[in-house]
Amino acid sequence: MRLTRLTARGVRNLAPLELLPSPGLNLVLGANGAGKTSLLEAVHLLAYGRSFRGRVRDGLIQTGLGALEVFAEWEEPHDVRRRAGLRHEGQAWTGRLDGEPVQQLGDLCAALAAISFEPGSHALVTAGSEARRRYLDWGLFHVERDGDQAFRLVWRRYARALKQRNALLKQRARSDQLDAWDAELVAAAEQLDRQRSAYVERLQPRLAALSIELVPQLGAGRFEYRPGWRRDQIPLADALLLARERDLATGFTSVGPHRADWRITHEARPAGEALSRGQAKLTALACLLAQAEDFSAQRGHWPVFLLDDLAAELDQAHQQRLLERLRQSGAQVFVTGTQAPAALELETGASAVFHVEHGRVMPLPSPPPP
Ligand SMILES: Nc1ncnc2c1ncn2[C@@H]1O[C@H](COP(=O)(O)OP(=O)(O)OP(=O)(O)O)[C@@H](O)[C@H]1O
Repeated sequence: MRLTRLTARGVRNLAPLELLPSPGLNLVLGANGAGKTSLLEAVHLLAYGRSFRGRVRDGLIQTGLGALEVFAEWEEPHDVRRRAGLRHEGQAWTGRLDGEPVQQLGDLCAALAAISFEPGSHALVTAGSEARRRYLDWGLFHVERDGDQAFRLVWRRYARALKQRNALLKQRARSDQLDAWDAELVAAAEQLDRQRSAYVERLQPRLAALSIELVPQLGAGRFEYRPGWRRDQIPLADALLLARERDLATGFTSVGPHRADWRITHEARPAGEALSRGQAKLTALACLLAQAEDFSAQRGHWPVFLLDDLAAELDQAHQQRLLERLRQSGAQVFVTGTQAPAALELETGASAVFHVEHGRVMPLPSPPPP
């Protein structure tokens, strides 16, 4: 998947922009505060419906403007050309995919596959569980083939049942009403959980190999998946019944796939020993690359990679290894930095360079081939 055109207006400090990226490595350079990360955020927004720097209402829309708009065109194998646009105004968003309005933001996000590695990425393995659930669901949303929307449908069915159950809990509804929604919740939950479990198992060998390569001192990494209830001891229907009194008191469903989580264990890391920040970063990178490899195995092409401030995130050897791997994969990559990462001099170099200054993004003449 390769972006061929990106336009954005109203994103942080960026002046209205039109970018024609290269299919290979795009280097985005500029001083601190110039707007480099904002450029990646614009792509990320289209691919995830959210920013990697918090909620849209926390400052993604340019001060003084009421709305932002991002539009992208991209190519997929077999000459498939697609386009998507997103507009955020106040609390509301509208989206278009291939010229048609979309009803669900998720449909838009499932179309464009981008993976971001940025200064906050270590949170995937160190912070709260929401990001880890989103990670699993990203994989499942994106490997659905056209015409097979099973995961999206199951996910929506579960989300709807959960919302209904929580509303009933808050009203302290009758048991028979809760019973009906428990049954609906369980039916969707079991499918959701089965798909997440299978996805994690499919990623295991890739994660093991990537973690040995990226953080050899820790040994092979392994996902330990937690479904959101003690599934090995009790069916979800019983867990919901057991939790009902507590849930009625809090007005919130305390067990189920919306509480799912995973963590990474490493062969050579004693249980309970925390990861350093650098190790957490590399472990998160191993997870993201495992996901990208799986995407490519299922879909036949790589997601777009957004690498924010790469030189500050990884040492030179890791930068070089990552860039070389992505180059070999044929992935389209965007790398930001105040200057070109040192690793690039040893590597094949960028295929396009953009300079960002006070929110203006300008292409620079292509560097000579190495
Ligand atoms: N809502 C907004 N409206 C206008 N400007 C904003 C808004 N939010 C942030 N900015 C400004 O946008 C600029 C761009 O920030 P961004 O993080 O994209 O820069 P950067 O080039 O990645 O910088 P660094 O190298 O320091 O990471 C900052 O100067 C910031 O103050």
